[in-house]
Amino acid sequence: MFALHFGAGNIGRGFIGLLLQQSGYEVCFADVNAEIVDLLNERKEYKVELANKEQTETTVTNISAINSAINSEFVEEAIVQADLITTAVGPNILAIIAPMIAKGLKKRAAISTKPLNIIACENMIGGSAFLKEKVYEHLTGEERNSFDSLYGFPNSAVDRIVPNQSNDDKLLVKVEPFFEWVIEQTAWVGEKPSIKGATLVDDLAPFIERKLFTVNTGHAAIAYVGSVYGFHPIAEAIQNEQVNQIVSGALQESGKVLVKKYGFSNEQHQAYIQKIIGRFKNEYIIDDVKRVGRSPLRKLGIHDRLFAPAIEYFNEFQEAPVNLCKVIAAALLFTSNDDQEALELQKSLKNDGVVAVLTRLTNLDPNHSIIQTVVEEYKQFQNQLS
Ligand SMILES: NC(=O)c1ccc[n+]([C@@H]2O[C@H](COP(=O)([O-])OP(=O)(O)OC[C@H]3O[C@@H](n4cnc5c(N)ncnc54)[C@H](O)[C@@H]3O)[C@@H](O)[C@H]2O)c1
Ligand SMILES: O=P(O)(O)OC[C@@H](O)[C@@H](O)[C@H](O)[C@H](O)CO
Repeated sequence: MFALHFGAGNIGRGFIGLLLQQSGYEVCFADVNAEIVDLLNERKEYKVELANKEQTETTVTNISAINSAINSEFVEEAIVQADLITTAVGPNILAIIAPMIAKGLKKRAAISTKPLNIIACENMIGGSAFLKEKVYEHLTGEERNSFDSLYGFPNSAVDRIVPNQSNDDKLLVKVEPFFEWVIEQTAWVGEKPSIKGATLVDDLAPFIERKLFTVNTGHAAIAYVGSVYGFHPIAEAIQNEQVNQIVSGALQESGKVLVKKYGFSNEQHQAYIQKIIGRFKNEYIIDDVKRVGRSPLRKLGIHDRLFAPAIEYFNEFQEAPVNLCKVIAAALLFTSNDDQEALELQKSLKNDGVVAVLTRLTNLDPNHSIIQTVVEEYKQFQNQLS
């Protein structure tokens, strides 16, 4: 079996590539990072190390890579051959790889009727459906009709903390021991997959929302509030009493929404929260607030980890969730010189002011209690910083 995976970064090598290889796939990575691509082709293997006391090491073998920036025709050929395609490139990159995927699928459809599934393993709701939309923009009406039965785009939820790496071995990835990969089987075409460690479900919504609005809401809360308090490592920030209080409060608020919406038992959800806070405290993971807080405009989107649970909380309980509002306020103060979105956000705040930025992001009325609360908390954080 042959799998093509877009994105040989942290989650690509440290999670998806590893699981696919352990499930019997020969994995080929497509990436624009020439150094990583060359090293993968040179060694044909890389190591994954668990961030725990034992530092258990696994070698992922039988791999190859394509530099998709210069060899798009090789990627198209790999799409023709593939038994599975996965991505972990970041939500903003899906539209960029879509034309290449469309071209590959056209070539494939011309010579084969073998079904194929394409799974976006990104932190977003409906990632594969979004990729499908972007791929379909490059097809004719006739192609769209015939591709519907040939190619599946099952949504998925992926969970494993993989920080940025700074190892001497450029291919080595250190990952947390925990992992979860949930795939929506109703959108699958052809024979169901057997991916070791992955769970197939009919309805992904409870899984992706629980993950995004707990793991990623909590993580973002540590990154943004931790930054305001001057912390860098995530594991240090969460140990701070004030940071911890806001993070825990935000998770109680998003938790109230999730429990109500999906009928999880409160006890079960509290255990889920505690487990996640334990994962954030893992002292063997060196993760930075700049990575976890990256792309603040994406994270401040209305379907993402901060505003989505905050708005749902307001709609359900008719009051603004104070802790989520504090986290959003802290996100507005996030600065990172290497992060285009952080620079853009700071520029908009300077030029247009906080209320205009918030209403643009959410379409909420400037007098909405969420906007008012965020503005109040934003001013308080600003005073604290000055
Ligand atoms: N790291 C984690 O803890 C984690 C966990 C779960 C999900 N995710 C999700 O996985 C995705 C990737 O995150 P990551 O942490 O691995 O990021 P990363 O930056 O380590 O990896 C992204 C990779 O994509 C490559 N890339 C960029 N543009 C490309 C293009 N046009 N074509 C092919 N490759 C391209 C980059 O060179 C890089 O190697 C994101 O959506 C993220 O939210 C990350
Ligand atoms: O990848 P992002 O930018 O959406 O979010 C940053 C982190 O919260 C994220 O990568 C987590 O480490 C991951 O989602 C854990 O499963």
